[in-house]
Amino acid sequence: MYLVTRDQMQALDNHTIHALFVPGIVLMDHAGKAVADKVMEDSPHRVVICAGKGNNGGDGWIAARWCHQYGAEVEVVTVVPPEQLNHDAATAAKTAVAAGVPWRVYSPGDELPDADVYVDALLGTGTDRPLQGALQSLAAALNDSGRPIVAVDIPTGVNPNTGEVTGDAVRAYRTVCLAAQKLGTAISPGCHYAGKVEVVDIGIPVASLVEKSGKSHDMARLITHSMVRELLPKRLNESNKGTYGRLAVAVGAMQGASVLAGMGAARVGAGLIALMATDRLQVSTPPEFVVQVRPDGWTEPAAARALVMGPGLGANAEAWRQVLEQFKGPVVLDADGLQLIGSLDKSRHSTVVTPHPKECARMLGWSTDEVQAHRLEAARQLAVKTGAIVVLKGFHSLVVSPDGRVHVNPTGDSSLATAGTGDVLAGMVGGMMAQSLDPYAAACAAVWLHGRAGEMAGEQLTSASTMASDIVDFISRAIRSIST
Ligand SMILES: NC(=O)C1=CN([C@@H]2O[C@H](COP(=O)(O)OP(=O)(O)OC[C@H]3O[C@@H](n4cnc5c(N)ncnc54)[C@H](OP(=O)(O)O)[C@@H]3O)[C@@H](O)[C@H]2O)[C@@H](O)CC1
Ligand SMILES: [K+]
Repeated sequence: MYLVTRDQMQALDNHTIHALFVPGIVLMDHAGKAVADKVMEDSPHRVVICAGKGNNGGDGWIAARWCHQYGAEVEVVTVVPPEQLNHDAATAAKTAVAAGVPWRVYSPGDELPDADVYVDALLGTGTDRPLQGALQSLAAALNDSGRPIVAVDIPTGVNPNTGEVTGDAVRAYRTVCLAAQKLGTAISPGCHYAGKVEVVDIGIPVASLVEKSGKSHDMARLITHSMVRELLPKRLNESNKGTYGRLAVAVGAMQGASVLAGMGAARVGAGLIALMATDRLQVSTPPEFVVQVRPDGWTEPAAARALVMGPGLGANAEAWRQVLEQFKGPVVLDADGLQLIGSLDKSRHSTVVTPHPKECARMLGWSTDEVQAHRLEAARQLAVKTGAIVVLKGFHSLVVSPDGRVHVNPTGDSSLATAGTGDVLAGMVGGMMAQSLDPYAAACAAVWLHGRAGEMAGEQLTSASTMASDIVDFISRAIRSIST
């Protein structure tokens, strides 16, 4: 599913209006009605719609007219009087006023009239600077109201292109996105302000326009279960363990982490897991794993289609540099393995790195807070700097390639916030690559399944009790959930 930026949405709007001859006010009427339909689902008695000066405000005025028509008690709180609005927004307000919708102009510090639900139609994709004055005051009043807020297109104050929030922003429990989901509602922190996101059809044929434009590769996307179903390697009756590939996992000081990575790989279908160890393993290992111990250390890689290096490696990561340099297949680098990134030949290796925000910060020379405030920019910069596909972990993980592709993963919750889950993920990516999946696709499929397995484990065990080994156990259920 496409996630669109401001410019991309404006191009789609313009094409629909000027080349497909659908008037802007018609699109706005569809938008406002769709918002009203969503708002009325909870049967509110009184609805207050906060409207800005642009087309997002226009959507709000239309929604007000429809809520009024549906029998709700409605009032519009506007930052500019209707006579100062332009174009379609002016028409929208005129229809609402003519229908009998009461309105008032808001000044900073005014009290917000009471409501069962508020609608945030202050700013949409036109947002280009932090909130000030009346908008800032209204956003604060909405957040302080304690009542549910439905945002139109994007919560006011959230950057539509990046999800960044500089200063104040409206905290909605639900966001009705018009025609397509805005990228900023999918990426943290914006996704926390958006709440539940629903996309409504307002008559802009987004998918076909994007495909016809030949620019679909430029568009960011949400990873969906149907995408993952398509990507999952097919299991053939006529096959053997070699068909699904051998994955090598480097075993360091914390052996359990490497075993978790191997189990993640096995559960996504890798044919054989080979653990490259330097000591006898002190942790229990599935009997299916091949454990090769070389007490003098590894100087060359084990025979394998893909390699995972990092989980549990510990301080002695340097000892593995030579192995990495000699390995010719795709590699996953995680945790302490990330410091070996400089050994990879960008022209020879397909690499996926899976840093958490702190590791990403260290690699970029940023603070962790900076990474979390600018997640998309951080992931993009790291991808360019390393030449690797970056999986930036955290709520709504990002998958970003050096050539600019972006996927956002919607699965996963607090069940994953426990030791070892990152090791499982690194193994799952490696397990997919061992099955010859393209590394970018492997990263997308693995993060989605990992998040889904976490959610399912949390549902059954509670998120507090879920451990990384439970995530491993629930991978099969996550796979089954998309294959039926
Ligand atoms: N036909 C269409 O295209 C359709 C569009 N649709 C709807 O239109 C929305 C986009 O509308 P839009 O482009 O008018 O922008 P919008 O977000 O309303 O902002 C308005 C103006 O506010 C200003 N401003 C910006 N930041 C500010 C700030 N921090 N604080 C104060 N002011 C600020 C800035 O103007 P400036 O002050 O810079 O002159 C900006 O131009 C879209 O999200 C969707 O809801 C749908 O109806 C479908 C059909
Ligand atoms: K809005």
